[in-house]
Amino acid sequence: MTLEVTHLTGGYSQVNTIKDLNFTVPSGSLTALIGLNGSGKTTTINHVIGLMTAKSGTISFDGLDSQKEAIQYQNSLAYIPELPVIYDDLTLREHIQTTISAYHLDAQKAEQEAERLLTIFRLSDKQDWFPIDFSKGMRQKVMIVTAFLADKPLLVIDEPFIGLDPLAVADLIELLQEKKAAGKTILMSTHVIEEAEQFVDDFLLIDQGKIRVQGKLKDIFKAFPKQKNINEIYFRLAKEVEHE
Ligand SMILES: Nc1ncnc2c1ncn2[C@@H]1O[C@H](COP(=O)(O)OP(=O)(O)OP(=O)(O)O)[C@@H](O)[C@H]1O
Repeated sequence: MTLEVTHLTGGYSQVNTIKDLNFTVPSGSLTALIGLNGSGKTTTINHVIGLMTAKSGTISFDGLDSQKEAIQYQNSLAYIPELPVIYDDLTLREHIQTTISAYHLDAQKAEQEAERLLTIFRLSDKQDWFPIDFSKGMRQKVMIVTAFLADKPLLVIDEPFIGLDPLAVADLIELLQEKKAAGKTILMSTHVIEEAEQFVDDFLLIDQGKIRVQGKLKDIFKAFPKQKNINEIYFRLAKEVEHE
């Protein structure tokens, strides 16, 4: 089940924010969108989840066209947004229950899986809490747990590590590896790059809406031979923007 993005161009107004993006994410692998703030990572993700319509180009998953077969396409994916979207009037337990009924999951199996995920993220004793008492990291964990619970073949994740403590970062990395091993297709944007190397199959360095380099971290370093680390590469990209 492959995600295929072909000649994708799009944006918010007349201006094209992302330009002629081409990439594929095969089943059982994870592609990470990286790049400076404002480079176009979230915009790309918004097109992939169907929140924005492409000006040109196509997006498909497992042969389903994101426009022509929008309902089936969207039924194949689960999305974790950059900013958690949770319901103030629902407890954590009710968030889980809502996910189970919204996705028509097998209740017994899903409750067991929810228990496992909540234990991993150290939330199992907080199931009767309301969001007003959640920390930023806890809100993020609720989004992660509910998205993973939905158990869709395509996972689209916009910078999941923000606000997570180092234990939760390690737990999430382990879960992402588990999902890859289970054959899921994963597209993720992130600013966590050094740690990402251990579970990312393909990096897409986005620069001003275009793919600047695609490959392993070593391919990115090869493209910037004078820069010693990823920070230096980002400084160089920022300087190029200033000089344009
Ligand atoms: N709702 C919007 N309306 C108009 N322009 C937008 C909107 N959201 C983002 N943009 C613009 O689109 C460009 C790409 O933004 P995008 O959010 O895709 O960047 P990003 O790579 O995800 O950045 P970050 O690392 O800060 O999350 C930026 O120039 C930004 O100003």
